[in-house]
Amino acid sequence: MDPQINPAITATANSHDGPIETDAVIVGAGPVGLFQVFELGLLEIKAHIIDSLAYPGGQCIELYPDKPIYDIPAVPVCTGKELTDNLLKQIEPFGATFHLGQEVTLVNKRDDGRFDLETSKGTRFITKTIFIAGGVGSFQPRLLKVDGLDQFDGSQLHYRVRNPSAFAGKNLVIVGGGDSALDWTLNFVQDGPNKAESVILVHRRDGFKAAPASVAKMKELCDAYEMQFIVGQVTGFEATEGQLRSVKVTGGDGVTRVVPLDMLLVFFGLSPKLGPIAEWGLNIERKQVVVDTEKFETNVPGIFAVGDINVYPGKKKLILSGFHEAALAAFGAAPYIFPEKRIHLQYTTTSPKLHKVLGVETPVFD
Ligand SMILES: Cc1cc2nc3c(=O)[nH]c(=O)nc-3n(C[C@H](O)[C@H](O)[C@H](O)COP(=O)(O)OP(=O)(O)OC[C@H]3O[C@@H](n4cnc5c(N)ncnc54)[C@H](O)[C@@H]3O)c2cc1C
Repeated sequence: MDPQINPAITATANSHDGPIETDAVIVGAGPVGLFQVFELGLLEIKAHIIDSLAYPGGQCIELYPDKPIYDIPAVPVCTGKELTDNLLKQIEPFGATFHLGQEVTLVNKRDDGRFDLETSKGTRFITKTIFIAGGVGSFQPRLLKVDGLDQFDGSQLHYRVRNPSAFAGKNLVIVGGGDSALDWTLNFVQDGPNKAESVILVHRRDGFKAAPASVAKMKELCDAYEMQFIVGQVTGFEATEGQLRSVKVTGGDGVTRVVPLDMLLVFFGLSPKLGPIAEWGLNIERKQVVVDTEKFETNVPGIFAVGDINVYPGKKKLILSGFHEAALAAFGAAPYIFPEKRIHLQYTTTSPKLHKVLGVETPVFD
């Protein structure tokens, strides 16, 4: 997504002479970081938002731009891209400043209670509050570890699907058992513009992490001989004239089969690397940031963590959970920004000032 053509992205600052002084910095422009802009905006708090990717949307854009999402309230269905576009439209009135293509590397507490924050491109901030919406962290796919196979990375070996039509009419081997593996398997098997010549799904066991409905559909297609599923692991490959011709798949019984292919797609998920966030003095549990369930604040007062990056009892990794957390984190942060002012939960939606920002009439209720 080009920031130049998206009106919601008001500026993309990559470097700055001195530190930018602000009330709020959001680390991560995934769906939850974007909605954090909205919730802060309702409280008249302007935010700077930083992402290591060159575009907003997080997993929704990076991993599944075309996959349907069914569990956003009042939106029966939308794709990852549509959700991102709508969030950008929704936050447009609040004029957040985007700093894309740069990772937040350093966070230090200052003597005056604020934070120094620095990015990989040298952009510096002094901020009263920080909202970590870093999701699963850096987007490094887990690799298929077979000696020599990496020479085909980007040509015949793919860990992401950027252009589905490139796989149409090809013989595909898809490896993995999660949502990405199953979603793409169904996409390439079923009739449509991306239909492949043949699809073989390889997974190390007969149980799947993917949605049960997708697994049931995949088994139905196997029964109809429209695709094949093999239980096993890729243990080797054959190549001639610089082309990957087949993979060797070893089953639980120790038998190795040679499976011919044009393209190999591997979906082992992302390595959950917190990266620099792990170094900021926050309580971390199982590579996630520990927060309370009232304000979603970390052990460092003034630093909040929302969305997939946090952990608390009963946590569900859903976009919806992150939206809820962003709303409460904004209210939790307000006292750091307006120590004199009491913020009421009702304050935001009835404020004529807010209606002015949104460009709507203040409603009159009888
Ligand atoms: C295949 C798939 C299908 C899914 N389907 C659904 C669904 O149907 N419904 C649903 O509710 N959920 C679904 N999810 C889960 C959903 O996508 C996540 O819950 C959601 O993306 C979390 O949003 P987030 O903003 O917390 O994190 P993310 O979307 O992960 O975004 C985090 C952002 O932070 C950035 N970042 C990380 N560290 C730094 C740093 N140090 N500096 C700067 N930037 C940083 C990353 O680049 C990223 O852009 C699905 C997930 C997958 C993988």
